[in-house]
Amino acid sequence: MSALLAIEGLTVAYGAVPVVRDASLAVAAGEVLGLVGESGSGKSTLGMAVLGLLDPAARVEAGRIMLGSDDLLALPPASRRPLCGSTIALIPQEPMAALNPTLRIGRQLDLVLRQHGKGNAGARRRLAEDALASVMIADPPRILASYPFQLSGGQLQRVLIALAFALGPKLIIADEPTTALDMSAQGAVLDLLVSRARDEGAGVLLISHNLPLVRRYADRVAVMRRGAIVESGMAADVLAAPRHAYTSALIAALPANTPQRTPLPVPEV
Ligand SMILES: Nc1ncnc2c1ncn2[C@@H]1O[C@H](COP(=O)(O)OP(=O)(O)OP(=O)(O)O)[C@@H](O)[C@H]1O
Repeated sequence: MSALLAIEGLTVAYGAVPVVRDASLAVAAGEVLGLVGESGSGKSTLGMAVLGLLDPAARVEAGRIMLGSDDLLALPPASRRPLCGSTIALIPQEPMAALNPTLRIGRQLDLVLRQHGKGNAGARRRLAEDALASVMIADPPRILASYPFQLSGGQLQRVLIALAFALGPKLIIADEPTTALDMSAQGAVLDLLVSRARDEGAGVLLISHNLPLVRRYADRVAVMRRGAIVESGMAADVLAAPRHAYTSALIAALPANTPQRTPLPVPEV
C-alpha cells in the first residue's frame, strides 16, 4: 500500500531541546497507525506538526511531512492552512475544549461548514443533520439546538467526528481521543471513528497511552521514546513480541487485568 502520510526524518525542538528526533513513520489510506509511548515522549508534538498547529515556541529543524506528493512543511501558509480541519482532521482529547461553550452546537457546525464553503444555510443545516445521524446520535435537531455543556463527553466526541467526516478528511489525527470519556463511551467512540475511517478510506494516526486500546484498533504501531521511533510493525506482532526493551517495559508497566488504565511510568531501559 502506498503511503498517504509519510513523515521522514522529522526533528522538532522547543528552544534548544529536540522533543521529536529524526522520526519517520507512514500511514496508508484506510489504515490505523497507533503511536504509543509514555507521557512526554513527543507524540502530540508530532501530531501537531502534521496538522500545522505547533506551538509558536516549537521549531521544525529537519525532515519532511509528505501528504501524498505534497511536502506540508514546504507549502506556503496560505496553501497549508485550509488543509487543517478538512483534509487533515483532529479529534482531540477534550472535546469540550474544541468547542465554544457559549454557542449552540448547530451554530458551531454551521460556522465551520460555511468556512469550508459548504453551500447555503439550508444545505448546511441538512448536511449537519445528516452528519450527526451518520454517527448514530439520536435526535440530531435536539443536539443542534444544545449547548456543549448539555451533552455528554461521548456525544460531544461524536459531534466532532461527525464534523470531521462532513469535511471529507483523508487523514485523521486522533490524539488520546477517549481519555476524557468514561469506559462505556470509549469503545463506542473508537468503534465509530475507526469504522468510518475504513469505510471512507481515510488514514488514522491514533495517539494513545493505552496499549490495549491500540492493540484492538490499530493495524500497525510505532513506539516513541524520548522523541525517537524505537520500534514499529504490525500491532499484534509488536505488542505480543516486542523487540525493543522500551516496548517490553511499556507492556510490563500495564497493571494486570486493568486493560483500560493508563500505564504507569516505565522504568529506565
Ligand atoms: N509548548 C511547549 N513548550 C516547551 N516544551 C513543550 C511544549 N509542549 C510540549 N513540550 C515538551 O515536549 C515534550 C513532548 O511533549 P508532547 O506533549 O509532545 O509529549 P506526549 O508524548 O504527547 O505526552 P502526553 O502523552 O503527556 O501528551 C515534553 O517534554 C513536553 O514537556
